[in-house]
Amino acid sequence: MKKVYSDDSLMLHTDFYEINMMYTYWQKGINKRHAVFEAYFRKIPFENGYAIFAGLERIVKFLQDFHFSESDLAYLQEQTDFSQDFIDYLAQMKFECTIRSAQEGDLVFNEEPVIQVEGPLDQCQLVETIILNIINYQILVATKAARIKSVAGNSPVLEFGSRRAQELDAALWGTRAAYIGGFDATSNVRAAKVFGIPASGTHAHSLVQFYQNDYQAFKAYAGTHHDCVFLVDTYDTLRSGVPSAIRVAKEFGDQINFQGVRIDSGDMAYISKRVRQQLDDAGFPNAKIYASNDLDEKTIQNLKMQGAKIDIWGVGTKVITAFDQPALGAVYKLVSIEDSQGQMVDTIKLSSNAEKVSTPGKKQVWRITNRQKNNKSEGDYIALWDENPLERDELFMFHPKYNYINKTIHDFDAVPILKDIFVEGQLVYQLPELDEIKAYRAKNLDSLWDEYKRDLNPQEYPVDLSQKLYDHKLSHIAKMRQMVENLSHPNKS
Ligand SMILES: Nc1ncnc2c1ncn2[C@@H]1O[C@H](COP(=O)(O)OP(=O)(O)OP(=O)(O)O)[C@@H](O)[C@H]1O
Ligand SMILES: O=P(O)(O)OC[C@H]1O[C@H](OP(=O)(O)OP(=O)(O)O)[C@H](O)[C@@H]1O
Ligand SMILES: O=C(O)c1cccnc1
Repeated sequence: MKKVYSDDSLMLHTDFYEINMMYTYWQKGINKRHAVFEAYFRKIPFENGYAIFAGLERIVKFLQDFHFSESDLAYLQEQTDFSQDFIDYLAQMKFECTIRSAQEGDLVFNEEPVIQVEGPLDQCQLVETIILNIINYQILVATKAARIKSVAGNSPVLEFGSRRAQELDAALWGTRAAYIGGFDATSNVRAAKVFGIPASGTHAHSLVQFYQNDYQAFKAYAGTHHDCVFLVDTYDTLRSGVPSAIRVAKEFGDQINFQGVRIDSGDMAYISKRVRQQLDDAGFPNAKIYASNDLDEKTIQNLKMQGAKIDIWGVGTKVITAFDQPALGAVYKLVSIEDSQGQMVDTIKLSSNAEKVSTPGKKQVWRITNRQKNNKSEGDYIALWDENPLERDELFMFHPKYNYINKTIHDFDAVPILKDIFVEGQLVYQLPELDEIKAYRAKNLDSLWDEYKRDLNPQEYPVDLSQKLYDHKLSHIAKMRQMVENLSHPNKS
């Protein structure tokens, strides 16, 4: 039988190739070379105009506990070819990196670093997989949730997705990301417990199926609960579901808080209008109509357009699985490395696909706001680390691909997006409360022009390179092309 080991650490939640590289670095004595990696995604998901950053808390919690466990070391020793000296080296490894990151609830955009990891080459390499694993999912869900909430407007949106999520971690952390993105409550009791998200729950069809009778089922529920939302579509919404809910609400009177009914099938525009009428006619104008059934921003918007009388939306599958775009595609690239002389050398990854060419050098992302235009965002300005746009009187911003699209801004503010989280292994960032993150996300959206916020065909938000960074990138492309040329013609003098 294959030996298995206890799952007591996340340190091996990494791709084997990261450890293979660490071994090479260690054998070659370059493992402590100072490196800078940056994580970014190339395309905003769901064709949205912005993405919502999420995932930092989980990254921080992992890094605070950065050490190889006994079982990690035993596994590597017993199941791999790495030398004992290397495993002893891993055993004493302590986290020494500096991490800079966007904050949860920040609006982030394509092509800009959202996390920067700086420190010993081997440690930077090791954490690649887990960082990407976390942000690639949480950014998607937070962004999808924001899209859904943006069409729901002031109506509450409840997260119902746990049963459909890609396993437990996705249900838990996806719920949190959906809450950051704008959802109001969750049906997942564990997420409610551990994150302090409001818990919310009605009941399922099984309760009604047990009694095989709407009235008996609602009566049983009302006899055991104060707050009551009855699921009315098990047999016939208009003929037995809603009439039974009304009958029970009247019979129980003040003994219960009749909050409303939930519909989960059928033509929800038509049915909700009829249900509203029935509730109003029965004297329950304040009873709310909940709706669920494969909802997302498109169906919600469409239902609203049809005048559906729905007050509260329950959304599961489409948000928790980021249904229409299951992968964000964030990547993690080496942008600068210490050479044998102790000098930092910027690096680039070339590609025949222009969009996949990385941008060399350690960078900061500056959010540029215009004081003359209500402090709304003018765009993001990616600059080399030693540049500070605040030292300038005016800022020239140009599209990195179509340079003729450009503007000069005079009265601007520039706010750095990458904030210090760990400095040389020490946590220097106070993780905000979840509700602070949610409020911060709302405030950030306020500073974005509506043109970038619409859910269909939004304007492209400017993400520009500074002139210096742009020139730096072009010179690196030329340099590496020359290197390729030299290697492909080794005998040419
Ligand atoms: N008036 C409407 N306009 C647009 N979409 C709607 C409307 N009413 C319901 N929908 C959506 O239509 C989709 C499918 O409904 P469908 O008819 O397949 O299922 P159903 O009638 O609910 O049956 P069941 O869930 O029992 O299989 C769901 O995503 C639902 O949210
Ligand atoms: O449709 P989603 O957005 O994914 O929301 C979650 C769904 O989960 C429940 O249905 P399910 O059929 O699992 O259980 P039920 O027997 O209570 O209807 C609920 O009634 C929703 O339809
Ligand atoms: O509380 C609900 O109504 C609920 C919870 C999970 C999934 N569907 C519905």
